[in-house]
Amino acid sequence: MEKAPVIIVGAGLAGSLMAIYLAKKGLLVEIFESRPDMRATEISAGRSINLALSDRGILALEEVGVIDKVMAEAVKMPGRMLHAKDGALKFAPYGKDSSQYINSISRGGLNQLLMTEAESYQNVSIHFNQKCVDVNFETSSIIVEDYETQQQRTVQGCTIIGGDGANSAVRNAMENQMDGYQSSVDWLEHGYKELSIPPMENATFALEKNALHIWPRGNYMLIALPNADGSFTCTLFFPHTGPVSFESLDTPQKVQAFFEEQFGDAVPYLVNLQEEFANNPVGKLGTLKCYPWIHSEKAVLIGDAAHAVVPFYGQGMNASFEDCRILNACIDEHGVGNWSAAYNAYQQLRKVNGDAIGDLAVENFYEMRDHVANPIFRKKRTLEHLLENTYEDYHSKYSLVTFQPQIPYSIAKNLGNQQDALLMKLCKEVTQIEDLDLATVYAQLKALKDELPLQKKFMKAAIDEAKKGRDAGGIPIGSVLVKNGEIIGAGHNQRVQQNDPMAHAEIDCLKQAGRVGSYHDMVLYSTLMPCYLCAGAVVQFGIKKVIVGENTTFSGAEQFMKEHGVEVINLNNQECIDLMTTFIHQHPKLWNEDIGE
Ligand SMILES: NC(=O)C1=CN([C@@H]2O[C@H](COP(=O)(O)OP(=O)(O)OC[C@H]3O[C@@H](n4cnc5c(N)ncnc54)[C@H](OP(=O)(O)O)[C@@H]3O)[C@@H](O)[C@H]2O)C=CC1
Ligand SMILES: Nc1ccccc1C(=O)C[C@H](N)C(=O)O
Repeated sequence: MEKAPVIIVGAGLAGSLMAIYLAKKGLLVEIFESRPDMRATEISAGRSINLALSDRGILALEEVGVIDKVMAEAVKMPGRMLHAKDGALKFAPYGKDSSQYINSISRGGLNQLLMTEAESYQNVSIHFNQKCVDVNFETSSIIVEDYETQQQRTVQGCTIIGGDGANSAVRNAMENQMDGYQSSVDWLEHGYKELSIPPMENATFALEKNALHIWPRGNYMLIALPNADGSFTCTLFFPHTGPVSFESLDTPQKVQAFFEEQFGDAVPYLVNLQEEFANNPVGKLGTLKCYPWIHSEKAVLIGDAAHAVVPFYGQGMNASFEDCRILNACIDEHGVGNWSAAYNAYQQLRKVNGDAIGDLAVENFYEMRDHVANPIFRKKRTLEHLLENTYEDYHSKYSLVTFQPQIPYSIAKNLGNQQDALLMKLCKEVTQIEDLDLATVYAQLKALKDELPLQKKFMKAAIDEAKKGRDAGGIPIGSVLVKNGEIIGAGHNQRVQQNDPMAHAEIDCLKQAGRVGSYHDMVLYSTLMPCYLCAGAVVQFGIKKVIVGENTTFSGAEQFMKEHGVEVINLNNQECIDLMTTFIHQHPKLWNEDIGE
């Protein structure tokens, strides 16, 4: 057993849950948290969006045995309550029936519960007002600064877990100390402001209790999530600047007029609107992606430190809890102390899924603020409910993400988006869903699902091609051409080997396939998003479907292909990302030459 403690930086949701998992193994755990203890100090209100706990988070909370305590504080939300401008209400269920729901819960309450639970283990201690300011990966130690005395000291651990949120000091230290570290933040042009609806008399609810309320208004929206005490936490998601924005609502009169016009039925209940609008800060919303998430056996990132996401899928906490569950399983599999193997396994399993939920969350913003009010989208949701209630093994994209924790986010994203594209197309073609033959629709959906293992197999063949190129000193990009479930051509980038600037992987693959007649029913696989040269060939030859391993290291000509009617599917394959990341790091000049930079 390790003598030095496992250091966890951050006692947020992820850090506290991870501490419980490790405490159960008998490990000594020391948590360092920059904030004061929120159970003893009033925390600043006004900047916390309510959480929606769903099956992935529940699975982890069940595993550590705290689910009953958590659920006692939660309010069930089996669907969205959509508020039209004229006050008309429409309830849209999330799942196939009321047995599928998400749970509204306050961040502060849940965090306090998890901290108390962690501290109930003798081997866990939380040190508050202790901010991590740097990490020494060589010695597995951190430097912490005391908030009151501003004194710094070094704390020695056996390994370090960064659960310190979106502005993680552990991640910053990795970025400063590791060569080629990648991290990016995509900021939305929207920000958010918290508002509230207090309880009515006798703690009753001003609006329907069991729903997530949305006032979708195209480019922006107001939402309200219920709390157990009868209140609602509301959040306005709104552009920072522009003609209708936080910047433009610069007087109490403008705020009042805007709310009355757009959210008229909510105004009587938003009793502190003026005060809250003036005093609550505007929060920023961004998606953070970074790589690697680990530093050998010395450190690992969990939760927002690894993948801060925008809140629109209600999955940020669920994803963070899933990180803890999977990291715990990896530690069990490789044995306590074998941190390097456990961290590597965790990163392999989680990185693509962290990225996928980041993308899904942005997509759900458009759905919530806009699509939910669109008649074709509503028709599609009705069709999905019909399918879910008729066929046990069909799950809508929303269900895949929210209610199917055994399906990784990356697969939920890939399959869910393909299902959505098909169903939207079918719903556009008919005036009412009764005009569709349900069995035929189901068969088409099933074919999409059955294709997933084949996609994996063909991508593996493309990766094998990429490795051939790498092993011959070339650029590790591979491609295969598939017709009727058979590979009819395979190739890899040979630019270096053949001293030929045109010998990109997809071109090599098409050449190897030879003259094959019409390409209309063929699928081109590539380990990397095609560049304009290869995308040009795709469009020129009329290839209708392209499946890529990744677009993280190179964004390529995805939009160009889509604009020309090509279906582009990104598998977010970690092995493909690793191949290119290593190559670009080792041979930056060679790569820049390939893409003409
Ligand atoms: N509903 C909401 O408004 C929010 C929800 N969440 C949810 O929680 C999920 C999991 O979050 P999690 O990953 O735990 O992150 P959190 O932000 O919840 O927790 C991280 C904790 O670490 C603290 N911290 C930050 N930097 C340091 C440092 N250098 N040294 C010591 N402590 C530090 C943070 O304090 P501080 O906060 O002061 O930086 C915070 O208390 C998210 O995915 C999201 O869904 C997270 C944040 C907001
Ligand atoms: N908790 C949230 C906070 C902010 C914005 C959205 C949520 C959601 O949970 C959205 C829900 N999953 C939905 O799709 O309707």
